[in-house]
Amino acid sequence: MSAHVDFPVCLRLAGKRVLLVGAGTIADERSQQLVEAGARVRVVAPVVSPRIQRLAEAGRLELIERVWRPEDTLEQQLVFVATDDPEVSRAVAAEARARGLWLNTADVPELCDFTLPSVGRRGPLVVAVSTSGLAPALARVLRQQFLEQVTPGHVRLARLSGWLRKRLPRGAARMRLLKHLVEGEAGALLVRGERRAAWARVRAALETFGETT
Ligand SMILES: C[C@@]1(CC(=O)O)C2=NC(=C\c3[nH]c(c(CCC(=O)O)c3CC(=O)O)Cc3[nH]c(c(CC(=O)O)c3CCC(=O)O)/C=C3\N/C(=C\2)[C@@H](CCC(=O)O)[C@]3(C)CC(=O)O)/[C@H]1CCC(=O)O
Ligand SMILES: NC(=O)c1ccc[n+]([C@@H]2O[C@H](COP(=O)([O-])OP(=O)(O)OC[C@H]3O[C@@H](n4cnc5c(N)ncnc54)[C@H](O)[C@@H]3O)[C@@H](O)[C@H]2O)c1
Repeated sequence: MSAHVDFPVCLRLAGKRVLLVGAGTIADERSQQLVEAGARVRVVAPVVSPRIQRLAEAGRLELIERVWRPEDTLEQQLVFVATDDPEVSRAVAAEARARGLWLNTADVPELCDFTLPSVGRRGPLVVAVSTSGLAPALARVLRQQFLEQVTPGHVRLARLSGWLRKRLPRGAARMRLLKHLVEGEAGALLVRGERRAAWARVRAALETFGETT
């Protein structure tokens, strides 16, 4: 796996049909993350964790309580496998591949079309660490360390940037302003929590923006 050069992406899964094979410890966490991402999740497994059972009862995912069958893969767009049997991973992977679907499996890295990084969130800010499959435990430790660097001020800065991006017309002037906001004094003040002073600079920059567009 270390020989692979991975290509990280952030998937938008809202409304996407996602198959999850297995409903034990690992699948439990996955199911919650997928539901939160807005995916239309189908779980197939004979033994089901209490959380997945609850999500199914609340109508937040579809639960099929039996072993996986090839037809479960029909009309799915993305596949996760988290069972305690690598043979199941191989069978699901073969079916997924035949259908051109992307697959992640928790137990056989060489079958993965994509792997999962360790993820931490502060509002809209996401820290994700991959070790190219070498050291998942290290990914978790580094993710925790990186997340500690992300302050409420960074979240404010990201939200302000998002707000400005919606309101200002695209183009070189907007790019300059947003880079200046994040890299310059206004950003530093906002990160330190000095909101008034930060706003004064943002307002000044906005006045100049009007002149330069
Ligand atoms: C990051 C994280 C994301 C997540 O799962 O959400 C994740 N594993 C996490 C934790 C973790 N996993 C394992 C341990 C015990 C220590 C150890 O064994 O090393 C710990 C540590 C712990 O639990 O603290 C065991 C393990 N993991 C894999 C195998 C199979 C194998 O290697 O053969 C085995 C052996 C199973 C066995 O022996 O039975 C495989 C994969 N695990 C990956 C991701 C992908 C590569 C990610 C990367 O490139 O870094 C990949 C390739 C496939 C995939 O799952 O996508 C999540 C941290 C979540 C968090 O941040 O809290
Ligand atoms: N990727 C990771 O981060 C990571 C971490 C730890 C362990 N693992 C590996 O992940 C795998 C899953 O671990 P777990 O703790 O969730 O296991 P678990 O025993 O808690 O759950 C296994 C699940 O698979 C289901 N299952 C078994 N055969 C099935 C079939 N034919 N069709 C559908 N479902 C089936 C069971 O009903 C159960 O719901 C293990 O192989 C483990 O070694 C991966």
